[in-house]
Amino acid sequence: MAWNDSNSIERINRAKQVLPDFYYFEQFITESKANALYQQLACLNWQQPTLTVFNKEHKIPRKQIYMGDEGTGYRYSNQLFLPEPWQGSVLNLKNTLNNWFSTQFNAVLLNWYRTGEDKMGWHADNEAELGFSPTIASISLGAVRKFKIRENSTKQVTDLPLANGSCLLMTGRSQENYQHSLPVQKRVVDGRINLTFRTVCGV
Ligand SMILES: O=C(O)CCC(=O)C(=O)O
Ligand SMILES: [Fe+2]
Repeated sequence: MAWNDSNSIERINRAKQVLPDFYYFEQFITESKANALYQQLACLNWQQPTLTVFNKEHKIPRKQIYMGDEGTGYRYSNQLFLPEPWQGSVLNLKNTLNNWFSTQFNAVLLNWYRTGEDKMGWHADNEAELGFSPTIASISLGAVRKFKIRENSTKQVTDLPLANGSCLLMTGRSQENYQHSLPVQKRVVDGRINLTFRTVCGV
């Protein structure tokens, strides 16, 4: 992963380092572009798959779409997720990110949190398909939500509100040493769309 070539280093230097291996760009996309992108993406064909956890079936507490190049399918909770073809503005965003960070993102998971009741539990993005020390770029659109990062060894939790149009770059040992989650925030009534760009060695 060559995200740390000289151009990328200069860009990374403009980011706020939240924790080791977490870099935050508050306004990666301007507010008006972020709003327009949110409106476009809200019209896509969102899914709410059922996952089996400890022999119980649950609908995921949010909606999602997986997009990517051919051959970037991945297995999760005994299901095979195959990518949908790239939507135009998501493809543009992927190309921009790859230019910015010298990454080779080839897939993205979009999550739509319709209100503050939608959420994502604690996890690390450490699936085998992402390889060792993956770099992941997380773009947020819409309502500001609290992203939590918990260090595995100390259990210390850091709260990071993710702004409309922001980019959080998780790299290095971010998935090895930490877990992250997006808790319920009952007072949030507006929706949020998050896109996590990944480099997948497919199945
Ligand atoms: O919505 C977020 O900010 C987190 C999404 C996430 O952790 C993921 O897609 O793996
Ligand atoms: Fe994640």
